[in-house]
Amino acid sequence: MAGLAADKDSGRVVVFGLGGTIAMTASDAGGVVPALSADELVAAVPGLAETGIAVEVEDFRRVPGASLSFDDIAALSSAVRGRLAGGVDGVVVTQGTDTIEETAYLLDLGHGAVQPVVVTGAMRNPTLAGADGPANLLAAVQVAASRQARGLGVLVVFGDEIHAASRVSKAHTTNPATFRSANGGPLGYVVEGEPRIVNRPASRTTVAVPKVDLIAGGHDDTTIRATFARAGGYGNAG
Ligand SMILES: NC(=O)CC[C@H](N)C(=O)O
Repeated sequence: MAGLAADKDSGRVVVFGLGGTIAMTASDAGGVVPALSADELVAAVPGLAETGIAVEVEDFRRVPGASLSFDDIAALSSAVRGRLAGGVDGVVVTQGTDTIEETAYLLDLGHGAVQPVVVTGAMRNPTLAGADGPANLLAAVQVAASRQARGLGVLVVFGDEIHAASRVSKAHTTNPATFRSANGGPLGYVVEGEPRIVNRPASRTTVAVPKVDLIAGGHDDTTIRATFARAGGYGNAG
């Protein structure tokens, strides 16, 4: 049946690559830069081809997490909606961990479809021992294709844990087990390739996300009123 994946061994998932540590390679100038394409990322995952899940890729951005703008995420949200409306079983977004919780939460607020959208990344880049990107990407694809995850909104899958976008935050600068859901814990786990939801929320919240302008401090009343009018909603007066 179109758009209805089995628990595993089937399904069609689109991976949007946005950059971050998971996509980094050594640069000539020293250090690492997010240079791997989404295709290269997916090709480097052991065991992914054997899952039977059909994976398509969109090479969306190649930047560090902090360089993603609101416009980038708005464009991502629209592209994701298009792919879900086209009948894929789920979507994976790979990006820098520093802003995973922000991307996931913003996508979640506007996500009304039943298919899962899963955000993941890596704490150790592909040049390091124990790089966690391939395992995180494999688990993310398995969750995105899973019937278990349908209706849960946007999820963050990291270290074989499945977190709700509305709860999760990055809690450590270097530890691969950095994503934590303080209020309620993870929704579930990926156990030897099988997503298991053990903590299903009774409901979730979506909103019509308004256009918001960020206002720097020091403006007078005229500037603030004009900016609120242009935003067509509310603003954040700093
Ligand atoms: N582990 C990471 O992905 C962090 C790398 C970088 N600070 C970023 O957010 O893109």
